Amino acid sequence: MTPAPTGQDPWPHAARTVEQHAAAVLGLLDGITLDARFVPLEQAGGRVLAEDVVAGVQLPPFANAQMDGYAVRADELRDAHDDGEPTLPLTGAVPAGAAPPPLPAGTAAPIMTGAMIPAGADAVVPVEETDPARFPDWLTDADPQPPAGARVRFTAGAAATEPGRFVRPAGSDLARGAVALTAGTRVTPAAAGVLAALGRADVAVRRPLRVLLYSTGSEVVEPGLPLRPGQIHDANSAILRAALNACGTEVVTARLVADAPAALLSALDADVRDAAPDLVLSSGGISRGAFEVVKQSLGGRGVAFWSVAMQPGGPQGAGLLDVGGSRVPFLGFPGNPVSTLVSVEMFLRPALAARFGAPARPRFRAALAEPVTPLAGKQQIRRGTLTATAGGPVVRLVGGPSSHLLHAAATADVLVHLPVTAEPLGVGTPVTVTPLD
Ligand SMILES: Nc1nc2c(c(=O)[nH]1)N[C@H]1C(S)=C(S)[C@@H](COP(=O)(O)OP(=O)(O)OC[C@H]3O[C@@H](n4cnc5c(N)ncnc54)[C@H](O)[C@@H]3O)O[C@H]1N2
Ligand code: MOO
Repeated sequence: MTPAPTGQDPWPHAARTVEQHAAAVLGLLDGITLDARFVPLEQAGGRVLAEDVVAGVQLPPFANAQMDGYAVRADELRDAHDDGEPTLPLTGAVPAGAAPPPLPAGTAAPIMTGAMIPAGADAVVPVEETDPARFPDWLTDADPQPPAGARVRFTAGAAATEPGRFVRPAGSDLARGAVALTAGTRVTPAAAGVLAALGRADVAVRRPLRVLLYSTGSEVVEPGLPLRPGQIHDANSAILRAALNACGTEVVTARLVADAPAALLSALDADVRDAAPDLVLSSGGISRGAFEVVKQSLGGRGVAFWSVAMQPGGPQGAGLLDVGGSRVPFLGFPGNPVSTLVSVEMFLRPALAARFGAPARPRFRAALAEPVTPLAGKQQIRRGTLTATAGGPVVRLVGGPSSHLLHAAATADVLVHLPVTAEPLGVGTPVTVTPLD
């Protein structure tokens, strides 16, 4: 093991505000370019579009029925209502998927939801507004043709004869030639559906950001392996993997690194060469102990260490890491699991959202359910649960402020941003919250 630096700390922590560090993290990602590539639609979910998607067809592509019922000419039916409950003779049924012939004047065609409106028809009367309020049995025949003299009785009165009623016009969702989705948009479930509806089998997306992940500490052991006294299981890799996954990035390599600077440096040289990461992320080894592996090995390689005015997550490392002549953006999060979690949410996720289309978290105000005394000089980020009330959202803190309280954090659904003040905050004081997953 490389001996710890003695005497003055060669890599002292300079002070930064939360906003200053967030801006610096954002700046670190500036030089990263994610190339575009075509992927099959089924692999596009969560990716970010690299093209403006222009609608090659209108949506819906043709006017179609919004209800199971009868396609009619609205004016005809309205006129027929002068004589009480009118009846109209039936023509052949229109199932979804068929291209029907024009509707003969003075008739009604049984039509199913999604089926093309026959030329001439301009309204659909739901089957519930007819007598009997269900389709006749002959409709389920192999070739459903109305028996001679078959008619349908309309029971809902003239109000049910508006032209356009229960017709979904062609192009009412999206016009042909319109930009349906712009480059930079994340492919959400709805966006994937639009791409499919437009007939796109593949689409140009940005490749995911490649992340190299190190959990450091000689006490840290992979889950699944037994623990010797003094050891703990690695929670941070799981936290970071889950968060990175939700942000649409790809963890290219992840490893545990003991408190041995030489081991970290040789792993780094090999991993940067082999996995070509866009970003290196570590947890642990950055504070003021005697065995701070990240600080000791990367302090001379372009990484600076900061004391950010935030709790938890105060100690932070950041910089352009010099590995074999190339410069790779690096973030060193503190080892305490809640500090790692809060660091992701406060610094990494907002930067990934701003630069690479990761899902951003909203921030809004909620009233404190209990009194709390924040910290002077530091932004304290607590964990809480949110309840909707008639008077607006109310937040109750879970667990204490300490950064080892991971289980309590897992029961929370919001981060609570307390103001920087030593003044006690009373019940009902509005504070900013960020929803978690
Ligand atoms: N004298 C001082 N000591 C500490 C200070 C300080 O300002 N002066 N800051 C404290 C704060 S705040 C934090 S946060 C931690 C950050 O320390 P490190 O980033 O160096 O992290 P470690 O010392 O390696 O670990 C801290 C804590 O977290 C546990 N840990 C580490 N990795 C994992 C992991 N992958 N999974 C689960 N738990 C992990 C580790 O065992 C320690 O308990 O420093 C304070 N000290
Ligand atoms: O910043 Mo440390 O993360 O408070 O425990």
